[in-house]
Amino acid sequence: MSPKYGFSIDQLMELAGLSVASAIRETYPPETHPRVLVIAGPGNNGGDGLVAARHLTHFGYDVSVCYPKRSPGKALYEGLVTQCETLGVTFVSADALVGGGAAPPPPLRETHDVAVDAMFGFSFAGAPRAPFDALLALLHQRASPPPIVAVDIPSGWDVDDGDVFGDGMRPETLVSLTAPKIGATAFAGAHHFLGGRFVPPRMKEEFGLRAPEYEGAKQCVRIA
Ligand SMILES: NC(=O)C1=CN([C@@H]2O[C@H](COP(=O)(O)OP(=O)(O)OC[C@H]3O[C@@H](n4cnc5c(N)ncnc54)[C@H](O)[C@@H]3O)[C@@H](O)[C@H]2O)[C@@H](O)CC1
Ligand SMILES: [K+]
Repeated sequence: MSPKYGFSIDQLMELAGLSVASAIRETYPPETHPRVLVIAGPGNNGGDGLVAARHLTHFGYDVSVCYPKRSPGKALYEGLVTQCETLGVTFVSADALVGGGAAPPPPLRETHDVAVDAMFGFSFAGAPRAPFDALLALLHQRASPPPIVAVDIPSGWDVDDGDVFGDGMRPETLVSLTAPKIGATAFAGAHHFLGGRFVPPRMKEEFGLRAPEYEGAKQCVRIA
């Protein structure tokens, strides 16, 4: 976010992904929700999802990742993929989820207990392009998906104007990173957490952030 405060993107992404995994552990324990699907987009929101996938595996979940638009040559992302592969995380294609073959895949809620939406964050713009249009449809409420945990902002929502199409997905949980985005005021799901615990007091003052205090060693704090 700000080199001025000395943080690298790798560090912030690690804290972001850890806070998403922590919020999932708090809300959907592995005893009741063992199978987690992470859908990762091409940018840093997707990177947060890859980090969360690694931590969730350490927390005892059976994690699958759909990461259809990779960034070849970007060491940060290649490293995150290798880390997940080494841990035994399963990578699935978009076709396997949305049905690119002869037989349609089973409904997502039959194969996964939680879906993590890490497709797009605050840099999303315009109509979603393939294959994310089909993946977003898979998470749409009319498809009766499993509980959705959105990273930073529900994908397809405008960072300021929220669900401008009025027909987007309806995540049950949102993990806002650093500070809730203006568009997130339209979020009406059951669980809203703040994550990405790194903000020094001086930065809070500079940006006028009025974030709630984290308790003890927790990596996320419930805000609704
Ligand atoms: N403090 C911060 O700023 C931090 C931000 N992080 C994450 O970074 C996110 C922002 O990351 P980025 O700026 O990389 O952007 P995003 O991850 O929001 O998305 C950008 C990517 O999506 C693609 N894209 C945009 N609109 C599209 C469309 N309509 N259809 C298909 N593809 C589209 C772009 O080509 C680009 O590859 C935040 O929301 C947050 O999740 C964290 O990783 C770490 C800390
Ligand atoms: K998202």
